[in-house]
Amino acid sequence: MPTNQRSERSESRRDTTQRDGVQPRTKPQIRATVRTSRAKRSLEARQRVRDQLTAQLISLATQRNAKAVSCYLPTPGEPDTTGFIDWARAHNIDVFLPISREDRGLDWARLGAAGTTTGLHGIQEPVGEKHSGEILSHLDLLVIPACAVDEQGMRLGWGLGYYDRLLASLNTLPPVFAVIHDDELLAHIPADTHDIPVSGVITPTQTRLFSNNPG
Ligand SMILES: Nc1nc2c(c(=O)[nH]1)N(C=O)[C@@H](CNc1ccc(C(=O)N[C@@H](CCC(=O)O)C(=O)O)cc1)CN2
Ligand SMILES: Nc1ncnc2c1ncn2[C@@H]1O[C@H](COP(=O)(O)OP(=O)(O)OP(=O)(O)O)[C@@H](O)[C@H]1O
Repeated sequence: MPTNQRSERSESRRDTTQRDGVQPRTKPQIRATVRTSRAKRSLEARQRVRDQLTAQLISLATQRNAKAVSCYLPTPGEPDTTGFIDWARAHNIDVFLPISREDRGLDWARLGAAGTTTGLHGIQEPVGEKHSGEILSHLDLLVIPACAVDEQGMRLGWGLGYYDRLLASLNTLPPVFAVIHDDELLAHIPADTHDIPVSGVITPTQTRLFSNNPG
């Protein structure tokens, strides 16, 4: 085998063993990679992730003595927060969930006896009294979805700007934790000036607080 071929093969083997795989560069490339890897997860793997995340989130909420939190109801590919939401409700912790508006703003309602209904993006949303985003300023902990997070705490979403706008609009920002799978914690995500770093990240195996953020 010519030398150049051998070196190409060893290069590609090294890339696939790196934690981020072949490091994607642009936001759309990262979103495409994560979308594909989420779609490949088996039901068993999703259930394992849910159980691990439940433990991480219970531990975080307990340490912070949280009485009211925001969270999200997952799409089939997203890290599953339903175990935590069930636990929170059983422990009388108020759980506020997002309601998507056409103008890419978010309203919020407390999850209660009225349950949920299918919203704008096919996501389950709470039925009940709607509040503006400002209600989140009064909560103890914000648990938010993400596509990926980097080692500096920069968060990437799905490109619609819902959470970027929300976080920018709050006068007081409680600790914000993004929930992702382990392989979605990347070395670097390109940041725009409107991107606001999160306080921490939760994966099935770790809860990490970023040092640049008091959270
Ligand atoms: N569960 C959940 N609720 C949420 C959000 C979210 O990201 N997840 N949002 C956050 O802004 C807002 C709604 N915005 C949305 C953003 C992206 C997609 C979407 O279709 N995303 C992916 C698929 C996600 C996946 O594979 O895990 C896509 O673009 O294909 C839907 C709604 C409010 N509620
Ligand atoms: N504070 C803001 N005010 C108005 N528009 C914003 C703000 N922040 C972001 N946007 C707009 O939202 C769009 C998506 O931004 P970006 O690609 O950073 O999304 P994202 O991190 O995937 O979003 P999110 O998770 O919030 O949905 C961009 O067009 C951006 O200009």
